[in-house]
Amino acid sequence: MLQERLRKGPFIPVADAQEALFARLRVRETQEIPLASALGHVLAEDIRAPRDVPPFDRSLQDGFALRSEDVPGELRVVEELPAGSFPTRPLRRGEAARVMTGAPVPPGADAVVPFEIVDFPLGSVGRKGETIVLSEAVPREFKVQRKGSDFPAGTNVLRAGTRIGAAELAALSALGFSHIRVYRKPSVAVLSTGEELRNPPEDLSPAEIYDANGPFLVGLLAERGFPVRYAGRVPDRMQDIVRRARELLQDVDVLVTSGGVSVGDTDIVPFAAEAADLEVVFRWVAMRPGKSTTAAVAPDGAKLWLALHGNPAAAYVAAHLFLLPALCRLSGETTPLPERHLAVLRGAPGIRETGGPIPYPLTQYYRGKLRWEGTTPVVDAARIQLSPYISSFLDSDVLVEIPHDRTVGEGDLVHVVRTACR
Ligand SMILES: Nc1nc2c(c(=O)[nH]1)N[C@H]1C(S)=C(S)[C@@H](COP(=O)(O)OP(=O)(O)OC[C@H]3O[C@@H](n4cnc5c(N)ncnc54)[C@H](O)[C@@H]3O)O[C@H]1N2
Ligand code: MOO
Repeated sequence: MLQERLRKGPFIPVADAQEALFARLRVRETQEIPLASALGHVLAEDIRAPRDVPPFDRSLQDGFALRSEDVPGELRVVEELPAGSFPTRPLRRGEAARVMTGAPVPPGADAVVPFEIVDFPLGSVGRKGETIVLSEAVPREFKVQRKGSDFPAGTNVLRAGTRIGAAELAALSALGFSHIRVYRKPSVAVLSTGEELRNPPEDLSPAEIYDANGPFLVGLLAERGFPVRYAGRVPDRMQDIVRRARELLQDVDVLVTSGGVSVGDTDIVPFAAEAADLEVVFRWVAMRPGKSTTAAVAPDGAKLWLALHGNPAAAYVAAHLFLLPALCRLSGETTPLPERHLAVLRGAPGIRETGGPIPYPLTQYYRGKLRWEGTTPVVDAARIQLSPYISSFLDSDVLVEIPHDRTVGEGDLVHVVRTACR
């Protein structure tokens, strides 16, 4: 029965848990939105260039457009073209046009010479009707940006599944898009479970603590542009948790709770998820901290309840390994898994500090900060690695992944895991 199914273990590897979760999640529907609000969304369509960028041959410098075959020689300036004005006629033999950076190069011209290499006969400053002299040959295409050389019309520019950042906004706007089709971002509610929790400036009675996980999770998601709200706290009572979860899941796509997932007397969240008609995808993950992180989804994959540990560092680790990737997946990213890099470990706390040998084959996740030492990537392990220590957050921007059968120390090469999605 339920108790039996949810009892401890077997532990599934982190990668299997991620895969199982992604397989169950349904990407949000698509919507057409103005480019101005597209930042952070994921493209739901491939983008082809609808036109050439740049749309005309243009000058790369302030100077004179000319026919390379006419120089060295003396040329007559027949037109003046600031950026934004179009030539009235093609250049003929012996003619030049005064052009500013970004201005169209007249038909017939195949090079631009910057002012700095032009000689001006006495009385000439190179205005319309005056002459200029080029004492040297100029190669064809010199300082000319050809029409379509940046984005040729009809070519693929961006793929569906790409998250839109500043670079993508630049390209889409240059291509003339005012609206684009994106996936709707999943909305999230963060709920902290625990009788002992309060929020500042409430007074603490003995044995009470302030909520750290709620603000952390809200911040982690808001930083990455996900619509998230803090839904406050709920006591460790089955009916309260189930009722609150049902209410919140009416409104949002994803519920993230912290606390109540271990094997203590009040650790009832995984049961509450089933009581709220969700299906548990995983319950025990072969990782430490965070081994009883639980994921449950609605049968149609449209709703996710991710139940993280109450211990803040365990919630921190699981948020990076499961919550952010799941949100990236739901919001349409094709490759939501965290990046893995190699780095040299410094300040390794060693396995003893985390409480002795591990009774199960659990992958350990230290927290640390990545930096460069010359050309070598180095990760400084946070000073304290135990699960209840919030101070370790301040020393961390990556996870250090240590396989269960390995003990690491100062100077060892380790894998660091960083969630790329934003
Ligand atoms: N007999 C066992 N005991 C424990 C096990 C185990 O396997 N067998 N697992 C331990 C591990 S590992 C962890 S981690 C904790 C996790 O417990 P829960 O996720 O069920 O979390 P709680 O019991 O609700 O709380 C744990 C701890 O965290 C504090 N907490 C809770 N919420 C917050 C919050 N929002 N902000 C700050 N701190 C919070 C809470 O007061 C507890 O101190 O269980 C071990 N026990
Ligand atoms: O999840 Mo607990 O934090 O493994 O130690």
